[in-house]
Amino acid sequence: MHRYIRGQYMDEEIGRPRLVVQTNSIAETDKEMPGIRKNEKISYRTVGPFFIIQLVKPGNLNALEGEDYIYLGELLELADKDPHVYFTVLQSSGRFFSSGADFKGIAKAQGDSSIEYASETSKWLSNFVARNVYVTDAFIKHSKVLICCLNGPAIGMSAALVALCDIVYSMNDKVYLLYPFANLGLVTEGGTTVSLPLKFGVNTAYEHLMFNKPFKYDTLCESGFISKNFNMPSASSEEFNTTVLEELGRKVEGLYLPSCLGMKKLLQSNHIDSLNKINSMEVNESLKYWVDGEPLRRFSQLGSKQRKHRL
Ligand SMILES: CCC/C=C/C(=O)SCCNC(=O)CCNC(=O)[C@H](O)C(C)(C)COP(=O)([O-])OP(=O)([O-])OC[C@H]1O[C@@H](n2cnc3c(N)ncnc32)[C@H](O)[C@@H]1OP(=O)([O-])[O-]
Repeated sequence: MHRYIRGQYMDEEIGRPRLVVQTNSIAETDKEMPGIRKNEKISYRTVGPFFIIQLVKPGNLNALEGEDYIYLGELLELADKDPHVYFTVLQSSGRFFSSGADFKGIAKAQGDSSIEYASETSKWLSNFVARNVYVTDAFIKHSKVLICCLNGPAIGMSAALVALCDIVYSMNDKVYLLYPFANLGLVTEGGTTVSLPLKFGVNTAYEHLMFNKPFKYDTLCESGFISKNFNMPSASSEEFNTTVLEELGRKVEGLYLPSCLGMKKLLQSNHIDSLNKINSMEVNESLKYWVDGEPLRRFSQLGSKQRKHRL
């Protein structure tokens, strides 16, 4: 059990502070977590009650392959199991939070002749359905408070995961979320069939999904999707991440942190059933599109810059 007393996180199990936390800077431990592999695109660490997951591949705008999404799910499980963790914080790097599914990874899954699948259905069950359903489920059922630090835009599956977070902070007013399913021959995924109408209203969700229109900063603010804009237009993403973490450190001072988890559980109970149901419906609906091949054709056009999203 973790309690914040006189500027220190007291670990009640060991009867002394586990980390020293000062008001303006947070001491860090790079805790070695057993049983989890490393991933060059995603790092993680714990800082006091915060489990921090960071996307660290700004070169391709933090696009993620299927295995990376699985890794995100595994990290969430790790945070879930750690009794010292109360908040799971998602951070990124560079100018985008994440540009979504990596089109090179999708081409790889299609072209991989080392695995023989019994059918196209079997191939996409493995390369799409199982992965998507797993990571979405990990976000839906996560027991710690999920905080997303949006340093820039998020697209596709990554933007779907952002919409499953409990608190979203933005670095500036240039952030947007794009769910380009109609442009890619896909349907809603990652729980967006429920999360977007819930957070933006049904008709606004329709307008943006049907016409492949980004949710820009104004809409994100008006709807209350963004809890706070840190308004750091000329800062780096690292400066933004540090500032958010310092502010979070101050915000949790004096709180009885198990109350936060109790409230998360109650708030989560409002929508968890519909999210669980839609997670399965979404991937089953999407499967026919993958088997038919339209998403592949369109992802390949995206990769060769023959297709663009309207932003
Ligand atoms: C899980 C299955 C279901 C999937 C659901 C989804 O997530 S659907 C959503 C799927 N996602 C999308 O539909 C988004 C696709 N991306 C875009 O539409 C545009 O890149 C942009 C609007 C994000 C930024 O435009 P901009 O003019 O500001 O920048 P730029 O274009 O010059 O990019 C800079 C570099 O990053 C690279 N790179 C970027 N994204 C990806 C990617 N996803 N993959 C790989 N690489 C990517 C890009 O190739 C370039 O590398 P290069 O050539 O320098 O070696």
